Amino acid sequence: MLEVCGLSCGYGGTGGRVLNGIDLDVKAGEIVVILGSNGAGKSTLLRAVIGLIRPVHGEIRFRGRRINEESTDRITSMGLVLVPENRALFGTMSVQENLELGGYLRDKAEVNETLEMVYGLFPVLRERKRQSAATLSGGEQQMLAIGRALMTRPSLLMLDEPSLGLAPLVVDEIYRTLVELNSKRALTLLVVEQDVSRALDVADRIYVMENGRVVFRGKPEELTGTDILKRAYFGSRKEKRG
Ligand SMILES: Nc1ncnc2c1ncn2[C@@H]1O[C@H](COP(=O)(O)OP(=O)(O)OP(=O)(O)O)[C@@H](O)[C@H]1O
Repeated sequence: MLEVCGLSCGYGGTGGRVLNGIDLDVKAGEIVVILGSNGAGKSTLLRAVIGLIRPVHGEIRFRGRRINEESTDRITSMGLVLVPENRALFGTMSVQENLELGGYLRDKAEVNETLEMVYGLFPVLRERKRQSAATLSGGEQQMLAIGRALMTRPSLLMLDEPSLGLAPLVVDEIYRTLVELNSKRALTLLVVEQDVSRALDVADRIYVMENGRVVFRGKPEELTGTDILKRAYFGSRKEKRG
């Protein structure tokens, strides 16, 4: 479904290279999780896939089609959507208005049907539908960000650290919903996650990134017993201190 081949990119032209030759693929129906320490380049990878940063080298293909030069809007309309780390909600707008904005590419009937689906998945959003997004708790805001992405009816949903800063019970609820969407509604997921045990729990396959490169790809059980995670997390922290 998604193929990333030899992707290199960064910020501010070729001078600021962050990713160096990333190869990654996501097959339809999979849950793929990307792990790696702060600064490894995970968010940069998702931003490049969604068209917010242009590749310097390499190719990104979605459903067989090259999307390197496509706009984020176009990529979203093709069914590939990102829930960014900062959630990017419109704080002064209501929950329902935020959701309706997510459905701007759809006709009214489809928007209403998808709204019902989102409210079914996250009942607390229905209770708060007239409340402004800024007044929601962190967990509710994350649910709203996911709900808004679902309004576009994606086939591949990418999430950047959906558990960041949230209480474990809320994270449980969010992941329960994501796994249900994957199994019952055939939603393919590519998730950047800091919580290693959560990743090992839900992932069909895992990628570990370190300093802009992929240092491991495989099934969760292939990671256990290796020191890849220790190196990826603590190795780079040591480097940073030095
Ligand atoms: N907007 C930006 N402009 C310039 N450099 C950036 C920008 N965003 C990220 N970087 C740099 O790119 C590198 C990779 O950052 P990135 O956010 O992709 O890492 P990450 O693995 O997602 O880490 P985190 O978990 O902290 O989000 C870091 O060195 C970071 O400082």
